[in-house]
Amino acid sequence: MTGKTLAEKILAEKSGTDARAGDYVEAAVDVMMAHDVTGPLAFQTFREVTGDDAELFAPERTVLTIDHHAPADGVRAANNHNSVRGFAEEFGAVQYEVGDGICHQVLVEDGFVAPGDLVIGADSHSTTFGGVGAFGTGVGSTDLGTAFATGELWFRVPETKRFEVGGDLQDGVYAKDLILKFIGDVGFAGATYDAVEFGGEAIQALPIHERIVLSNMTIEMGGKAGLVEPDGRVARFLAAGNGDVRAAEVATGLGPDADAEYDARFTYEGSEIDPQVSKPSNPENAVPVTEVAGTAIDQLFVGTCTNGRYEDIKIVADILEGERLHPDVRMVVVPASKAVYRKALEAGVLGTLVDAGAIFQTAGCGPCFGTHSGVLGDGDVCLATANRNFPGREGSMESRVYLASPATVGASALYGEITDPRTVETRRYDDYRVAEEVSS
Ligand SMILES: CC(C)[C@H](C(=O)O)[C@@H](O)C(=O)O
Ligand code: SF4
Repeated sequence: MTGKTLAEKILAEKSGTDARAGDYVEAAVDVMMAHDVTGPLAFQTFREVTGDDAELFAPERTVLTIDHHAPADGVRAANNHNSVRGFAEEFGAVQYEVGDGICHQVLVEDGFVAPGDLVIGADSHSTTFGGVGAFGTGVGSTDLGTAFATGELWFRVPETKRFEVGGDLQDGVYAKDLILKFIGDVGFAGATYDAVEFGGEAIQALPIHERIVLSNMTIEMGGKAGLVEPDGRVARFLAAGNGDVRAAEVATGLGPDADAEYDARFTYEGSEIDPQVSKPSNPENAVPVTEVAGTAIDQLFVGTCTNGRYEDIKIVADILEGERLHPDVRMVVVPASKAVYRKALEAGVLGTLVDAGAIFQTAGCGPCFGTHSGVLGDGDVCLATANRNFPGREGSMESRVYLASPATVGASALYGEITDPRTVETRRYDDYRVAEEVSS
């Protein structure tokens, strides 16, 4: 018998079976998450399957956020918020409020997720949790509503595709560039229902906030989960900030077996990867930044569960320090969580950005999926640190969204056109201490 991939190991542990690719298993779920858009339908399913004796299987591991339309952008959103609040109160689920932040961010920050966990969320970017070595995956509201009651869900154990990056990355190249390149290479559906494993020297050298970017965008190649091999860095990250929620017992020994069977392997040399930009209107349209340099832009968007963390905002602020945005552009900055907001405030980053001409908004999803806080009009061109650029994603069907790293967005803000970040000074931030500052 050959060895196991990381995904097979986690699903084996959670299902108490051998769990090989292709097997169907019933697995115990560690954390269940829904938000203001997907929660209400999950609540309805939960009530239908439980009837009068309704009880959450694990209220302390059932987490609800209000982040997608936060603050409410209309009566419907406000009613959904109240539905989340009412459910949390009635059944004792953990609930986050408007302004606390994006579901994926707060779950990681507050230590709900550890290596080896199985996490399901009614949101497609629940693959994010692979950044700390968990099998995270998006599920529908009805699956989630059932799991709320049973603490279990069925899975087909996925095949695994492995991406390895050796050597060192160039200055100005970040995890965002790697994942855009991978998606560009395999295509938007290139890893459909596969687990994706990320490894190799250059990836193990990435700080946690960058590993999260790889896992977060795995869904943009169709991935079921996107796992970065957990190591001592994850252990230190969790030990620094999650004591309130869960003891920092971390499975640092968790990794794929050397003889694990992969569906495909892709290997890269870090120094050969250039900063990438995904052109409208699909994340798979990734090209080296040099191919689109000079493209005029109207709006810059810094935020989302992909690149709305403190370090991302700090990179942009460093580039804009003492400068002004190019007069032809506007910049919307939306921190991924309240902790990120506070850290940006305390570190002076918020002031730098406001002085440069940017606006800073309530922590949450912001204009990412086109409903509020900076949506685009007809003909607008946006360069965003986001994860999706489908037609109409950030507003008008006639707008166009390019995706890039925070460094590329910061450099482009200076010139009003897409700019290679290697032409300005950029830094890499290794620390990730926001978790200590979360008050909830
Ligand atoms: C609203 C929600 C269901 C959706 C998702 O699942 O991804 C959103 O977060 C998105 O990014 O498009
Ligand atoms: S920030 Fe964007 S991609 Fe992330 S959960 Fe919110 S809407 Fe979805």
